[in-house]
Amino acid sequence: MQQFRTLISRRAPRSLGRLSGPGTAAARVVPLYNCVLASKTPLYATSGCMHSLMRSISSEALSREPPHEDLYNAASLDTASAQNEYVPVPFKSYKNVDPETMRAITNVLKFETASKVQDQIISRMPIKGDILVKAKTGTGKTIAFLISAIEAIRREYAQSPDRKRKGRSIGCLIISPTRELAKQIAIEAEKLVKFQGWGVQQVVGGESMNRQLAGLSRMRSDIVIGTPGRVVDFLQNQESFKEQVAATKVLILDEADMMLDMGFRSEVDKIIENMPADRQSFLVSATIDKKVKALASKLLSREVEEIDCVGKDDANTHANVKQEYIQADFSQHLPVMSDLINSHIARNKAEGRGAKIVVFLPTVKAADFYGNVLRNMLSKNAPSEDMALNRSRAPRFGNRGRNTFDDVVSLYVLHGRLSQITRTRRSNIFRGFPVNAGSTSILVTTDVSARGVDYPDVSMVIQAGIPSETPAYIHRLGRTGRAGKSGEGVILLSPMEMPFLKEIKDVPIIESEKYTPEYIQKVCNFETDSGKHFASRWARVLERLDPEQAFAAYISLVAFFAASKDLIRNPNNEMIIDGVKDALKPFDLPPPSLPRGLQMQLSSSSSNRGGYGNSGQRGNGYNRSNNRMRDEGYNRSNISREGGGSYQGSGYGSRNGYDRNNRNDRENRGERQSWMGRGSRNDRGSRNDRETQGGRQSWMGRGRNDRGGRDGQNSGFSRGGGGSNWDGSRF
Ligand SMILES: Nc1ncnc2c1ncn2[C@@H]1O[C@H](COP(=O)(O)OP(=O)(O)OP(=O)(O)O)[C@@H](O)[C@H]1O
Repeated sequence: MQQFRTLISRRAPRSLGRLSGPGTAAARVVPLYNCVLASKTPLYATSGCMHSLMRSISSEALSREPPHEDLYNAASLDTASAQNEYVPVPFKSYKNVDPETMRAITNVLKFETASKVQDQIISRMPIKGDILVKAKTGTGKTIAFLISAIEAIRREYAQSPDRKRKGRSIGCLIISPTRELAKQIAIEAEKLVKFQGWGVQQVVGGESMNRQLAGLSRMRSDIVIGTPGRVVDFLQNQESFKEQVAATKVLILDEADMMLDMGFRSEVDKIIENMPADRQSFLVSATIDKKVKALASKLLSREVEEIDCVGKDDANTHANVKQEYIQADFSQHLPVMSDLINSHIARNKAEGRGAKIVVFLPTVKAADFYGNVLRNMLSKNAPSEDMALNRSRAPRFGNRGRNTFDDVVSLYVLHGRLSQITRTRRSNIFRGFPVNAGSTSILVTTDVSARGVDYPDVSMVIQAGIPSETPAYIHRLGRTGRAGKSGEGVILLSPMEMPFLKEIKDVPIIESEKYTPEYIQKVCNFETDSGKHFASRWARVLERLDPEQAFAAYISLVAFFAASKDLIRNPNNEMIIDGVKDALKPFDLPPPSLPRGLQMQLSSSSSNRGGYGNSGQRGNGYNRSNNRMRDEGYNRSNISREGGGSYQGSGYGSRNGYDRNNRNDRENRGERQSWMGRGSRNDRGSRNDRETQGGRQSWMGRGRNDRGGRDGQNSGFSRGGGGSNWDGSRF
């Protein structure tokens, strides 16, 4: 890897404020490509942000302003890969950025130095061809592509001044996969064009079409940010918009791979068809996979330049974000999550900081359900969502000094099935939530929040289960450790999901030392330090439990795994059902009947029997006794379960083994209250287990869940409506 050299003094950072701000002394450094900063210690990892890194740069060095080439040889470097993203190039040193844009960068955004991706793009301006940009999460890609787009639009306007007129044309069209991201880009764009006097319009789903159309026809539309569905809707139904797009010369597809994963391929194709051939196109993401390259070959028809700021030998995640995985059964996910959150709050509090946590769930229904349960577990008075939202506007957060269970915990659920008003409101509140000691804010969400969304100061990301696609692991994790800050990332994997570790073998993830099977068992039995608090709150959770919501979450998980087999080495359908079946065990609820549509989906793909379906998986997986993933895979033989039961000898495919363990668990636990159920009620669960054991029929036939209707399709979770109502939505 080519290394460039910087002049850096080791002065202690004075401020822990923004990434860069007024008065910052920045070195004159012009590194290109894979630049590495000089520092024995990872400066921003300890100080907490890039701003402090900037402040550590000698003002003497700045005043000398040596030419770029000299800087390459000016000092010796250490490899501190995490710092690579924050190459301190003062914005003012770029002569190819328009003065009005520069004014916005320094006065409105108050950025002084460019990140690596920004440096890469600005250094190439004016960019004439198409580009494919890959850079790590949270490193300022949005500003990078906006600056370049603004320059392209300016050149365009210089040639045809008429194009600037209101309602006439669109300077640049930016497509984003989600509404939250579109809005965020719009906010950044408005700041950047403040002194140009330009207009930024949104063509985003879930909001008034008339207002958006009025904006497009009556105001300037120099930058238009849209989501694929609404843009295509306008293209098909609004002739004036179609004409505007037909003359738009700059197209940016942000998070292109997510757009494809969300099924927007045909929308993207339609948008491209409606744009002129001589447009300039940008494809931007932190991960560029084969699908995106295929799209790129169609989209980027002209001269294409690939800007890869990650580098072949570098992990795609940040070194300043610690990554761990925990193996836990579905039945243990909630206790483990609560314990993880509680420990994180306590740790941050000891350091005088609050906690801001994002919890990812695989489906919308699971996010709703887990969000409710976690709210009851973690909030002292478990306010409703709206009470929590109102309270979060109050000036004071938290009760400093008390134990974490007395802290204010505000928890919001966010996914694509909420109304746009609610989505925007919750997302704005979470974004603005201050990270004061004693205050905790938690966002329980789906992969709708995995990409691009910038929530400042997120201190921890918990992934409760695998994501909807492999790259989403990196994007989810990327909600923390942004802009040079540090963070923590934990993924909970059920045994069935463990093969996912092979999908992410290039990231530096280790097995958690703390959450051993024994410790997890203690957590589940309320035997940890915080156990007594959990015990009393767990009673509240059970009291307030909405079984319909629980069943819907369960069914959505089955549907999710049925659709995501390829990420976990293709378990067969029985394995999926078996793998998820314990999810409702802590609530004393048996697995519900699966809706007919889902059953049909499962049976139609039942020929797909991967290696996981066979017993005798040991030796093919990951060895938990080792703290590292091993290529050979996963050895379950040394996992002990509660009551001395063990998976040993049962092979993953064996229902018998599983149920035997369940019975043992029950006997050993007796009436003791724990996450895993309570005495007699538990027996109901066991009956269900037996039914399940007896054959697939029990999943489809009458169970406790048929009370909602005759039709197994709707039973258990669709009270009123007919037709197929199962919902495995991932976003
Ligand atoms: N040069 C800069 N100086 C200071 N802060 C910056 C700079 N560039 C971007 N930021 C800030 O860093 C944060 C992350 O930026 P941004 O959201 O553009 O990252 P990204 O690379 O697009 O991330 P993702 O891959 O998650 O989409 C934002 O809060 C942004 O305002």
